Amino acid sequence: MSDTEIRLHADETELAAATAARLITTLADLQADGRVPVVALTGGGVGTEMLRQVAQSAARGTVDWRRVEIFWGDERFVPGDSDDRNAKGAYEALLDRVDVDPTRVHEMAPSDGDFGDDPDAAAAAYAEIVAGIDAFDIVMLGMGGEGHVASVFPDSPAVHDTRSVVAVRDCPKPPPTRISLTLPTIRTADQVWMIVSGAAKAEAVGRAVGGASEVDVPAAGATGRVRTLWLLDRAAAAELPGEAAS
Ligand SMILES: O=C1O[C@H](COP(=O)(O)O)[C@@H](O)[C@H](O)[C@H]1O
Repeated sequence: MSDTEIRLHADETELAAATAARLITTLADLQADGRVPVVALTGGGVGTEMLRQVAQSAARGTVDWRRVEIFWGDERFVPGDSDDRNAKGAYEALLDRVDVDPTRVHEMAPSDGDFGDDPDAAAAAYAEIVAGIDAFDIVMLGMGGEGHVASVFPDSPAVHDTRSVVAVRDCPKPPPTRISLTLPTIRTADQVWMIVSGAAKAEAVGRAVGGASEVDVPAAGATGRVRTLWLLDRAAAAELPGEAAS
C-alpha cells in the first residue's frame, strides 16, 4: 500500500482545474511510454467539473483519446437517459467533446439495458470486463459526506464484499440501486485519486486520512498500489489530522 499524499487547492474551481491538468499530463505520459492508459472516472460534482475542465483545456490534444480505456468506479442503476447516470454527466462534460474510441468506453449497464432490471447480472457482466484488463492506471473517486466512495457506503454489505464489482441496494443517498467497484478492486489500481471539495466533507476527510476503519469510512480503504493522492480544496482539508495538514 502506498503512502498518502495530499495536495491542497484554494477552492473547488482550482481543484478541478489542477486535477484536469494532472489527468491530461498523466495520460499523455503513459501514452508516451507506449501504454494504453486504463482509467476509472467518478461521478459527483467536482469529478464532473474536472472532466469539463479537461474538455476546455488547451492541452487536451496532448492525449490521444482514442487510446484510453475508460471505466467508471460506480454507476446508478437507472434508465440510460436518466440525468442521474454518472456516464451521462461524463459524456456531456468530456466524452462527447473528444475523439474517444467507443469500443474502449466501458459503461456499467443501465436498468433498461441488456440485463433488464437485474443489477446483479449487470454487476457480474462488468466484473467480466474488469477481469480482462491488466490493471487500472488511475481510479478517480469522489467522496460523500459520510465517507462513501464509488457506491460503497459505510457499514453496508458492499464494504465487506470481496467480489470485484457488486450490485448495491438501499443506498442512503438516492438513487437507491447502483453498481460499484469494491474496495479490493479499487486497491488493484496503480494510482487512486480522491477528489474532494467542500466543508461538508471535511470531517470524513479527516477521519479517512487519520486512519478510520474502512467499514466506518470506506474512503479510508481506497488506496493505490503505487500512489494514493488526496486532492482537496481548503474547505475539505479543514479537519485533516495535524501532520497531514502541514
Ligand atoms: O453518489 C455519488 O457520490 C459521490 C460523491 O458525489 P459529490 O457530488 O458529493 O461529489 C460520487 O463520487 C459517486 O461517483 C456518486 O455515484
